[in-house]
Amino acid sequence: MADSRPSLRTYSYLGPRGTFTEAALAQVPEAVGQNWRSVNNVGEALDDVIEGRSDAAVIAIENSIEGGVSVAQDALATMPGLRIVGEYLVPVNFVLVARRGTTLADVKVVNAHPVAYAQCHNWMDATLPEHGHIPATSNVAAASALFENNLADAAIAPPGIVAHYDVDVLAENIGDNPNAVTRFLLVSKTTALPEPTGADKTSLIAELPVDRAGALLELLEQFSTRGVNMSLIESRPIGDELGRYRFIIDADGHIRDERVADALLGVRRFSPGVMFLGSYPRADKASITFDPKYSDDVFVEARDWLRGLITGEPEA
Ligand SMILES: O=C(O)C(=O)C[C@]1(C(=O)O)C=C[C@@H](O)C=C1
Repeated sequence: MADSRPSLRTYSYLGPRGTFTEAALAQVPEAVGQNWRSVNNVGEALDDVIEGRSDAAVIAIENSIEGGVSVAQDALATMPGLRIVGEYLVPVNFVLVARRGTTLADVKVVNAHPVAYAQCHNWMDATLPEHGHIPATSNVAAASALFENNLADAAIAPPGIVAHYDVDVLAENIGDNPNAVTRFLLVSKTTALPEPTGADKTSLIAELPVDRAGALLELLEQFSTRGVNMSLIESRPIGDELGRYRFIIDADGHIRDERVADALLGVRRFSPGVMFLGSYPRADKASITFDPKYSDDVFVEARDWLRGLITGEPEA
């Protein structure tokens, strides 16, 4: 007999179970009860989406202490066909864990995800000034490796690690900032845009025309002259030669907002390479405010006026 149950959707995330990325996925309402696929890195998660093994992936994109997650920014820039459809925030703090019986004095080598390690620099340097570091694929992978080999004496991990592994917690709250937050994106292959909510964000990547004085200013003007606030602009090397950069941009608003659409048209005319990454609801749900002269009806009225001039309608 044919199986009439609806098939589950699959979501890829940086695992294993217990990572902050899994905590971000748990915030995605439509992912609850679906199939969660644990992978080893951001590229694998996005490949899953492109090749159809998953319907969507959750990836870390920015940390409030460490800044942009460059591997995720570069993957989005070089893997066409992906769209950001959601944004989630996870508070992050860390513990130092070890195999049972280990003391702080025994710790010579620490295993940690590079982004987590960078957030614990002050504590590590003050408490274990001579420690060595080996990188892990995730915070939880760092802890699980303690039971697979003896390369490290301790691992930096999320506080919830004790629910998954039989470890001693050598120190708590070792992050440099107790209010650290990591921003995650839900990425899918769909081209259907999430509906505007009034609290949206639009992400894109743009290259500058080569060797032109004021090119970056001209890029910024595409947004400022339409009253669109940019909440993030970050450069990443394109990688083909020294001194060439692409700019990762988050702008307030949805592509269906006239002022945002008009800014994107300006960027498209100006930039030799522009990639639209998506318009999606902001994680903080903060409503976008803007000067009334940039509201949709003002753009529509101006366009109608122009159309009238062209078609020869008498001016009202
Ligand atoms: O999701 C996890 O737990 C990870 O190990 C990844 C990751 C990241 O890539 O930024 C997530 C959150 C923390 O900022 C540190 C590491």
